[in-house]
Amino acid sequence: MCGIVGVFGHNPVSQVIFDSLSMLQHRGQDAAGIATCFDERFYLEKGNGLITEVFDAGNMARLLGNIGIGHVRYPTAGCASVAEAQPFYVNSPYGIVFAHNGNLTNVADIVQGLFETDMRHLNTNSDSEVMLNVFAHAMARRGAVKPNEFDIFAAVEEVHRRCKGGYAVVAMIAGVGMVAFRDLNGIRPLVFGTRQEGKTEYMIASETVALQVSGFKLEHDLAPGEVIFIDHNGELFNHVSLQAHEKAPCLFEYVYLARPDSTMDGASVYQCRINMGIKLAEKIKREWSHLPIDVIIPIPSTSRIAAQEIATRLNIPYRDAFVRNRYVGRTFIMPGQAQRKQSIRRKLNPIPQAFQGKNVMLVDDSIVRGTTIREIVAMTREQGAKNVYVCSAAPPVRYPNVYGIDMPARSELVANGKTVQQLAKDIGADELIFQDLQDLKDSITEASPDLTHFDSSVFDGNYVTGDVTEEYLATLEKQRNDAAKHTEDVASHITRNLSSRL
Ligand SMILES: O=P(O)(O)OC[C@H]1O[C@H](OP(=O)(O)OP(=O)(O)O)[C@H](O)[C@@H]1O
Ligand SMILES: NC(=O)CC[C@H](N)C(=O)O
Ligand SMILES: [Mg+2]
Repeated sequence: MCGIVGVFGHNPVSQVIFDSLSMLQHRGQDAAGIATCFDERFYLEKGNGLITEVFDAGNMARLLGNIGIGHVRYPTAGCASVAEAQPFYVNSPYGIVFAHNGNLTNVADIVQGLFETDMRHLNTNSDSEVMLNVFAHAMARRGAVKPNEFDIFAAVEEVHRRCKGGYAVVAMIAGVGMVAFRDLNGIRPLVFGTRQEGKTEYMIASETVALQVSGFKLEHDLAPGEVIFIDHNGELFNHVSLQAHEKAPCLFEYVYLARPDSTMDGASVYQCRINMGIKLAEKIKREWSHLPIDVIIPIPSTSRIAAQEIATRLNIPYRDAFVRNRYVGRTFIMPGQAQRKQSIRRKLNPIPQAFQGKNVMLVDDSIVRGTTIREIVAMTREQGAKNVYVCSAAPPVRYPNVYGIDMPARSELVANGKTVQQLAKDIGADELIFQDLQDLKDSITEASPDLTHFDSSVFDGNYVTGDVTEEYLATLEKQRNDAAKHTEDVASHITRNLSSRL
């Protein structure tokens, strides 16, 4: 769940892209990059860190041009080396820069063909670099000196044929224009907006908040398999792939990933989270009527909206009793378990009075590795709570994600193989309750009635692309469990040094 943005403007765009990336920072904290195009030359700045660490007045001034793309990264493939920061660049054909949110599930099958048949070079283990090369090869095969919309659409059709998984992409082709497309199931989000600055300017981004900050108006969410092409004159073309399936966006975007002030595929994320609160409150009334709950306390930040609604529905006081340190980022998307665990106490600090002698109900949006909830339950007890009840606005996460959220190892998911009672014991709670999956889906459908299909794989193991095998999941778990990632990151120091010379 990286954040991506592309802007086709009529004035310099680097600041607009930076502003949009600042609204998408919650989607990736590890690396950031911007590429612009001026006079058929690309200008690229990228590095590890938050956008405020990567960009300064000096390098922003070097990003010339009225068209550009940007990326904030949360790795789901390869390693955390700066060599895998995006946008990626290839110089042939034309010169293409590429930014990707998502994850491919058939990289191993594609790579061999890329080397042996397409004779393309890969310099990293990033799946995004693989997809860029598939796109570049497809463009080269068209053989057009000045490609038009039909060449672009045909090349993206080939990407859709070869690349399986979840993806949203923005790319720029030097002297040709900007291209954006979404995977065939619409798993990862992508929106398209316009603004009038004398002439029409265009933005494509992961979330509507990125449009809003610079005054762009949402035109539409890209459909599954849709490609948008804006040529160098600013003429707009679009096409929906004949291979496209019914839209099935990732449920976890609504639970945690997206900002609440975004609208995704017609559903206000804020309204979805309120609906989750309403439905969970109903379940609590049905199943926990005997519990003497004194106070409802959210685990900041994402759970707040659902928690407030639960408190209102149950008529129990709501207290913001964990103070969030605003200088610590999201912990779930931090790269290693040690770092995630360490950050929780720095990030969330309790106000003792709110807990002493109380029967406390804690609310989180989701429980994934259990890092947060374990620590928070322990802190709640340390503050002298009488009983600790825990509720989660999402069902238990029991299956790995393969479409762009870094939860690749089943063994690292705290709910894996446990009943709710076992899990309650494991996290130290007196009672534990989860949202039902159907209620979660209904929470989104009620906010946008056309949305009835979802990728719910992390909750039920049904992978919407239909091609995810047990064998693939076993290989993924071996390659990307926390220990394996750590080893790869250490090894990548070599790449890091090399990349600073490239
Ligand atoms: O079970 P875990 O593996 O700990 O993951 C789940 C937790 O991680 C997320 O919080 P995070 O701190 O990332 O972001 P937030 O501030 O948006 O809630 C999420 O909101 C849960 O609190
Ligand atoms: N979270 C994402 O969207 C990651 C994009 C890509 N797979 C990477 O690892 O860079
Ligand atoms: Mg949280």
